[in-house]
Amino acid sequence: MIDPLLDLTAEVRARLQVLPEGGRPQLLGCVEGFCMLRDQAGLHHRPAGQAALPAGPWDLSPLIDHTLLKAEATGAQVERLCAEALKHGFASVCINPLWVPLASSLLKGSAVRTCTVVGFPLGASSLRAKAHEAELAVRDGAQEVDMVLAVGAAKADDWDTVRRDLEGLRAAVPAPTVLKVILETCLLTDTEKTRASTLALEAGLDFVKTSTGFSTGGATEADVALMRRTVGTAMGVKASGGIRTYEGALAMVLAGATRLGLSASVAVIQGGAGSEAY
Ligand SMILES: O=C[C@H](O)COP(=O)(O)O
Repeated sequence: MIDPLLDLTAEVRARLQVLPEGGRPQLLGCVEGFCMLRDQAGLHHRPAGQAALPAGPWDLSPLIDHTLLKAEATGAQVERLCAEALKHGFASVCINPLWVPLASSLLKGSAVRTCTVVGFPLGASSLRAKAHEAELAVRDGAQEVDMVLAVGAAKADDWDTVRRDLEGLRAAVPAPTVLKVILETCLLTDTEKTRASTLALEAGLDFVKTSTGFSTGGATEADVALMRRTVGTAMGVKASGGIRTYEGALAMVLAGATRLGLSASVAVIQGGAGSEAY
């Protein structure tokens, strides 16, 4: 079971008890009026809101899915992605299914998880193909699966298909595999975002996620806040797509995101403008 406030497994929570020597203070999540911080004194809560928090910059590394999902990604780039994730203590690397065996072998024995995507980026594969793709990815070593919502079904008000898709994926990759659904928020109305988030909660998924990064329009604070209000503390919320700056990433966390999907992770944690996005 995932910690509702922080999306932390017990194993990750234990790892987070001690901040590494010289490590920067970390902001781990802000949900229902409280933020969880990690500093030299350990893990503790503070009231939410930037004004109530000690001044940053915070290290956001433990929240980041270090992401490379481009068609032209090579094995050498995946190797570099994994090395960066290990160096900076990111939550996971997020790669296409082709690269799962390579990433999971490089990350074996570390706290960095292997995350992949299913039905990506359109969400329009058959429900059976999505479920099977997820199953195979887990067999290959994936610990986290980010599926894309059946967006067209949602737009057509065919919520039964959306529900069957979510339930089918959950059945195909039960816990402890972490299962996220990408809503592709830029294509949905607020009513549709709320409905999809509610169905994901009912189907037992672990996270709702904003965007693939492939449609026009990525994560917004308003969408993250809406998704967080909808799922409460029962699920994680992952903000992804178009986050290129530290300030942008921090805004997502303050709005309720407990995971960040970034291809510009290294530049973002170093406070740069994200020019080194994959
Ligand atoms: O799932 C995550 C996204 O693909 C990342 O999008 P980005 O390349 O805009 O950071």
